[in-house]
Amino acid sequence: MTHTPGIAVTGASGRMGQMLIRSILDSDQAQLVGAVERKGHAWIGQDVGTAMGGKALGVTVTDEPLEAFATAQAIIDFTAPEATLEFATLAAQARAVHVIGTTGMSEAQIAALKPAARHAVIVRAGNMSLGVNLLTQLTKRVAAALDDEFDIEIVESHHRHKVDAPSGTALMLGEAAAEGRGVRLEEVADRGRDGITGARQRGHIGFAALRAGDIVGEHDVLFAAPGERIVLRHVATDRAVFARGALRAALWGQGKPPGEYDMLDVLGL
Ligand SMILES: NC(=O)C1=CN([C@@H]2O[C@H](COP(=O)(O)OP(=O)(O)OC[C@H]3O[C@@H](n4cnc5c(N)ncnc54)[C@H](OP(=O)(O)O)[C@@H]3O)[C@@H](O)[C@H]2O)C=CC1
Ligand SMILES: O=C(O)C1=N[C@H](C(=O)O)C[C@H](O)C1
Repeated sequence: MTHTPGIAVTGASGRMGQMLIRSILDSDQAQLVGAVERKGHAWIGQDVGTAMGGKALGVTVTDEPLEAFATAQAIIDFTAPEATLEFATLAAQARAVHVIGTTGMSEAQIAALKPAARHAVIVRAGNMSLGVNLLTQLTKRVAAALDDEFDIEIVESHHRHKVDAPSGTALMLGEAAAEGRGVRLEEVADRGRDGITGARQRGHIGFAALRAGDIVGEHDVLFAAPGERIVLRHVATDRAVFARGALRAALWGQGKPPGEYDMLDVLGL
């Protein structure tokens, strides 16, 4: 008999929460065992399937995360930084794999995940799609091949509801470019230009963010020198690519030693 891991989804009513639940229901390798929302949310106490406008799934939305995590082998969490820190402690208590898609975490918040990672597997990535993770590797290679005569700029576009900038993906791409160049991103990042900024500094990596309409997620890595330009581009047209990656991470993490991992580990890139 094969064991099908049980998965709890936090932020169940969110754009990604609902997409994750659909992906789990479509999969024969995992089952939905929990759905979490914050206290006071209109979905608390309802069956998550009916709350989503479909048939009942036998999973009641709860505001008690530990209750939902107790029967889960993995937690998939696309919420907000403070919530993710709380869920990391509880997922570790439940010894469940914690897949973190939440972006906008500060360095201090990322460091605060360490105690939880001593007891359980954490897989965290600013983008869970295969395409973007491959793009990070391409970015690193191109950055390593070109000198700083080529200016590197990362341009990202997202829907009007997104609350953090630069996007988690843009930061992953920036880290990859910096690594390829052999520099530290924090020393060369230009994260916002406005007013009389002065000329562009050689060797810097620039970020620009657009927020408009219902754009799912688009990222360009631009390498520009006098006379020529290379543009590496990823366009997500369906949030299902992130959900599929997160589910793959939840399954991959089963039986792995406690620690912090990313999607490059999961995908073997
Ligand atoms: N890594 C990746 O591949 C991807 C990452 N993301 C990231 O995922 C996150 C969520 O994105 P998205 O789904 O679009 O955002 P939404 O705002 O649609 O969803 C977030 C959900 O989390 C809930 N939430 C927030 N705080 C808590 C809490 N304390 N307890 C329980 N639930 C909570 C929100 O509830 P409420 O509405 O009540 O606030 C909401 O339902 C963002 O950080 C985004 O950048 C998105 C796509 C891909
Ligand atoms: O908020 C989003 O929507 C997305 N967030 C992630 C990010 O910050 O890069 C991934 C994806 O681009 C969609």
